[in-house]
Amino acid sequence: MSIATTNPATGQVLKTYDPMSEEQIDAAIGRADDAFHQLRGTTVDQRAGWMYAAADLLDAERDEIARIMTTEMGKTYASAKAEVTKCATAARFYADHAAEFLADEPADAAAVNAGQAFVRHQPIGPVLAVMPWNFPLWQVLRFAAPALMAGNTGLLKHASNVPQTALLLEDVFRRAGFPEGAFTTLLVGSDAVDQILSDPRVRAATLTGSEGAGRSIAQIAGRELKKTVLELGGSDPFVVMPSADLDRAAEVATTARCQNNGQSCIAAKRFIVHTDVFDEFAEKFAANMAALRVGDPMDERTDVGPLATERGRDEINEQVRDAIDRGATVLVGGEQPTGDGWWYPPTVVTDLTPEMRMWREEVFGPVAGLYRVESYDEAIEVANGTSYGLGSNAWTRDPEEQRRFATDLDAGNVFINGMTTSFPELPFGGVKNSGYGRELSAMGMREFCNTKTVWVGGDGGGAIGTAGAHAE
Ligand SMILES: O=CCCCC(=O)O
Repeated sequence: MSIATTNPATGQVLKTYDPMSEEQIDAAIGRADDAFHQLRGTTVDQRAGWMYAAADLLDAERDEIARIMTTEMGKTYASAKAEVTKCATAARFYADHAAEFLADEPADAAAVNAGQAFVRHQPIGPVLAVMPWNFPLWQVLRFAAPALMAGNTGLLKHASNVPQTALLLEDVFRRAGFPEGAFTTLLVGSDAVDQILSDPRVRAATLTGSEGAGRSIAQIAGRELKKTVLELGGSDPFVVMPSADLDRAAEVATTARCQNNGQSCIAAKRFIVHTDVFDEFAEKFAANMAALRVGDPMDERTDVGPLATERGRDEINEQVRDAIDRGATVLVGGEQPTGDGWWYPPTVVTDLTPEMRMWREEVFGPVAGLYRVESYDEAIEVANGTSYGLGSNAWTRDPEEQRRFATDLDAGNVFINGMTTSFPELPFGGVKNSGYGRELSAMGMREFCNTKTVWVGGDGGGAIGTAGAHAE
């Protein structure tokens, strides 16, 4: 895939970029390594100053950044602006909390026959970030903010269809004051990832993307013995039980499915509804989906814009056609429009069976699968009956069921009576084929730190580590 900005609303190619040469990549890794040595000599307060400045730039330039994101991948302008604001908030969160997250943690010295013992969190070096186009700023920022605050440097290989967003983030960090090379966008195709990750100066990798991309990065990283964090796909369940507030559940279900034009790893995709409330929920949900306004993503009244890529649009059309051919029922939508741009209408499909692609595959567009179940146990069986385990949602006002869902749903995130989303304060990641490792919170920052045990014998010397005192 060439590196280009192509407007998904029209299919028009607006700007193309030449991929970097091997020599240019090598030089960029060298700058990231130099910047790492520089950053190690800075204090958390210095880095926080730059991170606050980056947050201020994001706020000040929000509308223009959002316009570029919408032009590159079709998300609505309103949601693009919200994404920029969320990035500024997360940047400030890490600037506020890095000293606390990186502080030495005292251990029980006597229990380990030491005069002193503690745990120190130190940066490891340049980290490669392979990121997707769906939240083109947020996915990168949630890696970059904790990484830079810890004293690591970032090398970004962004999706080939969002080069302008990738370059502007590099520019924001540079203008905010971070040293040259602290955060670099590499304009490269995925064929360059092996060279980059094999370079001894690159210490680790984080990837948000498809299961296939995750396997490929993990293979290279395994060969090179490098740490990875993988956030892959999801086929999130949205379970509705008889005690649920059905109006609210149907409203949130619509947002949960169609957010970001249906292209989110944590979008609810499989709606698993107890038979006692199935018909009522299905009617309300289908009505909400049918009422969504599809159109120009720059228009503030639009709910659903185009799909980001032609291939992505064709894929969901094929998944829906496959279900229909095998006997599924379409309640709303289901017809791919003709004309320019990569559009697909909000769609609800029911009567799904295991041999259909929609039953077992992630559907990355505004298409909901509706499943009828007879009991709590069957709801759990269908919800967990997927190779993925990223987010999950359960709707019930019964406290006992709430407790059981929190334990029984096999996913990295469980949201009860709400929609799965991410917060800087909470860890984010998955289980099973949705990946491993966690982003965000203190955990996300420490994924790319050396958690160093320091043990000092009891025969003299002063205290060298104190809780809260050290933050490199
Ligand atoms: O594709 C993954 C989407 C993550 C969105 C979020 O963090 O809210």
